[in-house]
Amino acid sequence: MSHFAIIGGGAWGTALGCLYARAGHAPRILARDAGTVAAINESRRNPRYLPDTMLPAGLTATSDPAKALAGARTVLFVVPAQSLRTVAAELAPHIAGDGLAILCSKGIECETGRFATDVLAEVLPGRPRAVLSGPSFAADVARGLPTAVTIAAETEESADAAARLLSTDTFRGYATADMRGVEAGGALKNVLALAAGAVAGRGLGASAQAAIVTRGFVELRRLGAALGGRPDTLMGLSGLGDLVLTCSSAQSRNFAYGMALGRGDDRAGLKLAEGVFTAEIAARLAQEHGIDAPIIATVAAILAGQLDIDAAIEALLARPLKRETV
Ligand SMILES: NC(=O)C1=CN([C@@H]2O[C@H](COP(=O)(O)OP(=O)(O)OC[C@H]3O[C@@H](n4cnc5c(N)ncnc54)[C@H](O)[C@@H]3O)[C@@H](O)[C@H]2O)C=CC1
Ligand SMILES: O=C(CO)COP(=O)(O)O
Repeated sequence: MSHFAIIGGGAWGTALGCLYARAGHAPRILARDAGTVAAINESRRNPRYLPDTMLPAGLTATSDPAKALAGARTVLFVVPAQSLRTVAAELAPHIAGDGLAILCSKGIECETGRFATDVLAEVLPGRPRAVLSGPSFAADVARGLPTAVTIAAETEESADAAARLLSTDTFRGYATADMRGVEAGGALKNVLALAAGAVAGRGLGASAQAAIVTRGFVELRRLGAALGGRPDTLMGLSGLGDLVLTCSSAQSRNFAYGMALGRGDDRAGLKLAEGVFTAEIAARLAQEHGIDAPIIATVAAILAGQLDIDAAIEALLARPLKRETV
């Protein structure tokens, strides 16, 4: 068993910590918040981010990067995508030259339009990289419920090895060498979950919900492929799978954020919704690649305050009729 360092003591980092503690990997969480570190070590709880889970004994936390990363051959990055560059750059001196950097966050860097694995390549040159993405709510994984995800790495052989390393009795990793497809699926589904949540929050009905998810999936596949993902990857767990999960449950923070948008509720204080940060850059990338992505563009315009929900729905319905292309 190898020692895993988990960068980020939020819901997902803690859930992965539970998973790998039960599998015997002695995971150590690096969390910036001293209260979270103390609660994990002393009370076996993470009250702020994963309040309902009793954490297994093998999971420890620290706010000291050197301690978290000492002897770690496997480093899971689980901070919000917009913080990844800063966090990984700060930790670079502590990460072994051959340490495997595994991206577990879902997003695209707003400022640069760079995918998160490219950010890791820039700030951690030479380290092997992998991506873990797919339908997996932190609360489910923390409870040990059955979960399947996609594990991507640079070659098929390294993806197979990473999938073996990251799979457990309850957590099944399917391997692929298509890192771009896997991270595109994970990032773009968040934007579409906002749209699905907004439709639900506005009370537009189950038929509209199905329409937005289906046409949203067309956009995810088109844009994901234009950005370099393989079409079949986007049909898999990290595309369709995660879209289905997050567009159908208020357990998804992106869906919940969309519901608040649709209802016109105050959104201050809501939990992290990565789609809010990804929407504008996704819309811009679609435009740059000549991809028709009206739902993604609409979400970006609503978030930017350029369009209200009712005008957005009217505009989507008023688009010229066309043949169905999928
Ligand atoms: N929660 C879930 O079910 C899943 C989340 N993810 C992804 O994992 C990533 C993290 O999500 P969660 O852990 O759920 O979020 P969270 O909001 O529960 O926790 C975020 C963690 O990152 C830390 N953090 C934030 N900004 C930071 C910074 N600048 N420097 C250092 N640490 C910082 C926070 O202190 C917190 O510990 C996101 O990209 C999300 O899309 C992926 C799969 C499942
Ligand atoms: O990515 C997730 C599950 O696969 C979590 O979704 P939310 O970030 O919308 O909660």
